Amino acid sequence: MTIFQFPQDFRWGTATASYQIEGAAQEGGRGVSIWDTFARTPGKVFNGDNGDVACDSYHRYEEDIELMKKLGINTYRFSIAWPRIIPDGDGEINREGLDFYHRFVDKLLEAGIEPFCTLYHWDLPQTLEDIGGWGNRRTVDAFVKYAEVIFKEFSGKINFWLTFNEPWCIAFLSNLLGIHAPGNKDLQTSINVAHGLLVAHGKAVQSFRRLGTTGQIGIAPNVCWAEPYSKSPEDRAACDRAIALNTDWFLDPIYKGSYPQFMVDWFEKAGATVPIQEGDMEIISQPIDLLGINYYTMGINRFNPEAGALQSEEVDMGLIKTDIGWPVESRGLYEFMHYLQKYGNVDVYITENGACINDDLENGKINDDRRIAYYEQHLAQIHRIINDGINLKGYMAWSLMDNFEWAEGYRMRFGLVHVDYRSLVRTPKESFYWYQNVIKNNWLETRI
Ligand SMILES: N=NNCCOCCOc1ccc(-c2cn(C[C@@H]3NC[C@@H](O)[C@H]3O)nn2)cc1
Repeated sequence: MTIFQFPQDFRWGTATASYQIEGAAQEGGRGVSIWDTFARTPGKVFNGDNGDVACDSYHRYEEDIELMKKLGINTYRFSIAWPRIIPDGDGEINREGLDFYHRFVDKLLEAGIEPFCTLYHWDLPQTLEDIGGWGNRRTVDAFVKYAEVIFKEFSGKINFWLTFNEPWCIAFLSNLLGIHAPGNKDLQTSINVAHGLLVAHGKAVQSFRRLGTTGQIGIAPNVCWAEPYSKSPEDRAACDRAIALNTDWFLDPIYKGSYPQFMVDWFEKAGATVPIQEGDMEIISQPIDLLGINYYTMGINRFNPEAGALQSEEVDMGLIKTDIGWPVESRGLYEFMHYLQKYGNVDVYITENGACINDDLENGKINDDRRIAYYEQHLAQIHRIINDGINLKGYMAWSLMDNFEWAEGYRMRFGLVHVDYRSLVRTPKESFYWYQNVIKNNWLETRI
């Protein structure tokens, strides 16, 4: 057995997102989001599931906060639904929406839990998608207006901010692969979306500073760590492209003020260019205070000219997989965090990490040992990373509770707490109690 002691000020938390847990989709003045539309489009979401009810956290947030208190977390990452704040995306402010989040945040603070707020976790107002979404500068300006409303309302209550969750998913999963909303399948569109959200990020950071908003602000890319299947230069390059599209494509503009040239060249060969306007890169590269990193798995990749826009293919190496099919391999988190050092030893929070394990209730318990094993491996890597002197400041497990897992609907379960979607009864899993113990001790006790 090994004991891994964490720093005294290390933040322990969990994460969720508005569309995935709130429900009340037609309540409180909320407007329609692209996920309401996408989920109602036949064939897009498993079983035709949607976020109309979800976990009903809009009405049950006090119960959820009681669970957080029981778990012992000191930090809770959530997202604000833009369609609750400005229902048509760019018009009147909905006071009822702001009041909901004030009640929620006040309850969190009362419980001694630090709110960690994501401004955009994929629920774009449909009216803005109707005019071209993030590829239209009007959407960029509407986001800044929305962000400024939130900064003014919650400065002093919220001190940890993220502009965007998983920009690769927003741009490429949703507009090149078409797997998430709005479901476009076009390379130029996806590059326009990526650039638009980066400009929106930079402008929001400028507003954050100008308004003197309390706290720190950053962005949360998701990681695609990949190692080459062979020693061939082609396989190495295929991995570089896969990693770069999730990370460098967004963090080079933010930290260096320019896109990674090898990727710009790669896309130009495919006939796609970045729609940079005068001053964009200066706006995008506003200094930020922190990075959120979302890590789930890693791949062994090889070159395949038939394998999509990146010509990079993941090889199934027969590793143990979670129930969503992702290999369990915590090594990629350690390797990636060292890769990230090229941007400097910036403050990093793991804003998502977790396992899709679809165990169900058995005699009133959920014995999700596989999820415990996943967390054990990944927290051991977290300790290695901190031990190497990297500024990893906190960890948020994805997710507090089972919720709407996008195109997979409700069949895929990432929660530490089981949700019965008929009764909405919450039941802490064995992993909840395991994580509770890690938090209480502020150390990890491995079984090996
Ligand atoms: N990478 N290359 N893929 C090539 C082809 O992939 C096909 C499928 O792709 C993906 C990739 C990534 C995801 C994903 C899901 N989550 C979990 C959510 N994170 C934010 C939070 O809301 C969680 O629900 N994180 N990532 C889904 C599908």
